[in-house]
Amino acid sequence: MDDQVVLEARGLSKNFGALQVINDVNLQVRRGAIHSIIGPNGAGKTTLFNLLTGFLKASSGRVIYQGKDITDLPPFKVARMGMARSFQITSVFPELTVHENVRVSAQATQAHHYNFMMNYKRLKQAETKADAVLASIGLYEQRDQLCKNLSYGDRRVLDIGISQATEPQLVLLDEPLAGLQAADHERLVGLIEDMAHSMTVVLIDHNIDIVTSVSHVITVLNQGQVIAEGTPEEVKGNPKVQEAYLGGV
Ligand SMILES: Nc1ncnc2c1ncn2[C@@H]1O[C@H](COP(=O)(O)OP(=O)(O)OP(=O)(O)O)[C@@H](O)[C@H]1O
Repeated sequence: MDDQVVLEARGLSKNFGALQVINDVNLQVRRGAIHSIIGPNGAGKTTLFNLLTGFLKASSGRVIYQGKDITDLPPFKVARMGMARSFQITSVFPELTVHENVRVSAQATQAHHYNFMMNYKRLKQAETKADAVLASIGLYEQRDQLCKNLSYGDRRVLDIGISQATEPQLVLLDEPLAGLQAADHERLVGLIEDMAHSMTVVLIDHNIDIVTSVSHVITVLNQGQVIAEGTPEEVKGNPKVQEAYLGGV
């Protein structure tokens, strides 16, 4: 297998009863890319993310990550293999501080040993990691604030920090810009571009201008099928894509 392919879907399908939501999807995500998945509402983007990360069981087909078949693994095992995920809905704990939210995430990837000294050392490592992540995402100043008091834009940035704290090799971001003011877009896009220096990024977003400006590769889903794939220019100029977006189907 091509070791530049970090994540692959092979003939992936999912149906809910009679409704076929993902239909024979083949996808190859290359190491270090920002690879976006776009498509009209209900195209199956989030379902595809759920299949890739073990949150849903495929009806048929396989998911291969770093050369290993992860199709039947539960999400926590997929996460331990270095695949992180953010959700459409912000996933911070509102009653914890900014620092605590990131630290909990950093701790979640550590092995557990019931040894007091070891636990103390690991806690310190997680604290240091959390502070480094907060500095890199520009939230260090808000370190001790309760998350419920953060602005919505800061919460979305923190979501990304939470996924970074696990030191993933691949991160899947589901609509990280959803609900953000235009003023916060630039901040998030900068973060996504920074992330891509050290990991592979798979992105779902509805903001076509932003997706086309940050992505190396775009896959277009419509009614559960891949209808186009290529560079932003290739995809933009594809008549099938224009038709899907203009409601021609
Ligand atoms: N658990 C489920 N049971 C039944 N149908 C589902 C389930 N989850 C999703 N669907 C259906 O699958 C289709 C695809 O949904 P999905 O959320 O994956 O699309 P999407 O492309 O992410 O949409 P959006 O852009 O609106 O977020 C929709 O018709 C949805 O109603």
